[in-house]
Amino acid sequence: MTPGKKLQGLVAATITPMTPDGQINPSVIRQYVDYLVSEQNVKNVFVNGTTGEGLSLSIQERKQLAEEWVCQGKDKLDHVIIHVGALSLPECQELARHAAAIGASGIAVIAPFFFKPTNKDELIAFLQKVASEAPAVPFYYYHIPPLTGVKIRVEELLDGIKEWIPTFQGVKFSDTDLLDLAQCINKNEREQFAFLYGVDEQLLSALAIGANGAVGSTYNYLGQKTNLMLQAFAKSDLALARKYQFLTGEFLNFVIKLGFGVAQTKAVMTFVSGIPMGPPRLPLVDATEEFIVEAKAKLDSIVWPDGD
Ligand SMILES: CC(=O)N[C@@H]([C@@H](O)[C@H](O)[C@H](O)CO)[C@@H](O)CC(=O)C(=O)O
Repeated sequence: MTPGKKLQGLVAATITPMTPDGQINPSVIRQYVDYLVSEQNVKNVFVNGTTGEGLSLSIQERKQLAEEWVCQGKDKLDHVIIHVGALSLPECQELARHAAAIGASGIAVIAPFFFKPTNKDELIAFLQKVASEAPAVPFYYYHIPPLTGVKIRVEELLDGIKEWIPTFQGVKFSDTDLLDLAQCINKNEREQFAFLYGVDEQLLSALAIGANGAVGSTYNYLGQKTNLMLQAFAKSDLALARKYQFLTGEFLNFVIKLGFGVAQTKAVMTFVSGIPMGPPRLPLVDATEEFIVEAKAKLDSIVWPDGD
């Protein structure tokens, strides 16, 4: 891992591999890291988040996975960010201390979503109590209102946040409210925060308003194609960047109509990478055979601008 390097570019929201009987399967993480680096050119990971079913895992499982990702990522990955959010503050704090102790490059926290913070001050108070348990580790707020139901605008949250959380480093912004994201970027130019977008099918729009990178599930298997989109965007070749965005969008639009979530992501990653990701954990249920056949056929039918 590369300490001090700013987090930018693509970050794979990692899947949690499971055995057919539903236990976590850290034994394939070494192969998974090598696959991301060599086949997808993705060198940053976000562990135990939504795609990783972090909130469906026990604290012990989350620690074990975090340890494996940090260990296998050493000298191969640039950043291993561990999501330590949970409903209970002491659990978040325990996970934050653990992430610091094992040498994670950052921690991220989701808003608690059963008893929800109702305003910025309550949310900051919660985040601050977690961040202060890992005082030397960069801290990211994980904003995902479609799942948490916590709709406090990030623009508001960021106002003066460094006074409360000196380690504050950026936001994983998994929402479609690009006005909020744009205001965050515009008002915090001097802060050097990282703004990482989390709705993969509209990443190009977020790049246009200044996002530094992206965290998402599709970078596990479409990382290389999305990297080509980032390169085209960096060279101001908008026509080419759009082609990549339209094609990843075409795939996602297709699978979303079939019913697409973490279970289906696990199935797609399994057939693309050949690494067995296993079933999801209840209440999620396995993708159907029909989904797998149709999703594979769709992905195979796409002709990418690089000729692949
Ligand atoms: C709701 C959801 O799962 N969103 C994904 C996206 O990557 C999403 O899978 C993608 O945009 C396809 O819709 C990420 O924002 C989640 C994520 O980064 C995570 O697993 O922590």
